[in-house]
Amino acid sequence: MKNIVLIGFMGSGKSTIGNRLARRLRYQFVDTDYEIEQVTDLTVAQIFAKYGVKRFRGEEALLVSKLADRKGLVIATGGGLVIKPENVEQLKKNGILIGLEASPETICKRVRNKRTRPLLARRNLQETVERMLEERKDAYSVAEFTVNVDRLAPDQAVDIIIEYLKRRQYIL
Ligand SMILES: Nc1ncnc2c1ncn2[C@@H]1O[C@H](COP(=O)(O)OP(=O)(O)OP(=O)(O)O)[C@@H](O)[C@H]1O
Ligand SMILES: O=C(O)C1=C[C@@H](O)[C@@H](O)[C@H](O)C1
Ligand SMILES: [Mg+2]
Repeated sequence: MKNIVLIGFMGSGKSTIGNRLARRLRYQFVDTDYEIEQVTDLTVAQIFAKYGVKRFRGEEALLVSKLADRKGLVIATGGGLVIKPENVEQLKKNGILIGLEASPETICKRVRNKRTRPLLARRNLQETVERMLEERKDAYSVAEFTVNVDRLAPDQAVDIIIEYLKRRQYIL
């Protein structure tokens, strides 16, 4: 029972799809942003505002080191977690990395009414998203299988991921 680790940009659907995937597989669901909020008793936005991005990345790395040895989890990662190669290395030990990919237009639509993502709290959302996607292209390319979710409902994305996991015999 390897962990299924969802990676991708903010708004690509990691939390939504991860939650549903975990239910379908009867795996435990872990959302790294949510876990960090529980452990620190602060919201992600508060951590950024009070302590800065470095501290948040530190919390992510600490959590990854705890999750890496576990099994049978669906892990929805924070959008920037795979920027650190050490995190990727650790998650790969017991995990299958699945990428969720979406166009800047889709991402902008899906993050627009959320004020919880400090890195997107800039004036020109589309420009910021495009720049960050370009900067992170290599970080997201570590996924062994990537689903483009532009035209998929969450459950359709779940079906495609399950089909892949079965085909590779990661699940029965
Ligand atoms: N396939 C989809 N079709 C339509 N809406 C979607 C789809 N997937 C997610 N959404 C919606 O888009 C928004 C962002 O999704 P979600 O929070 O799951 O993304 P995320 O990748 O976890 O983002 P973050 O990295 O910021 O945590 C949510 O409002 C969700 O309901
Ligand atoms: O892409 C990112 O760097 C982030 C994504 C979110 O999931 C949060 O982890 C946080 O807002 C940072
Ligand atoms: Mg999320």
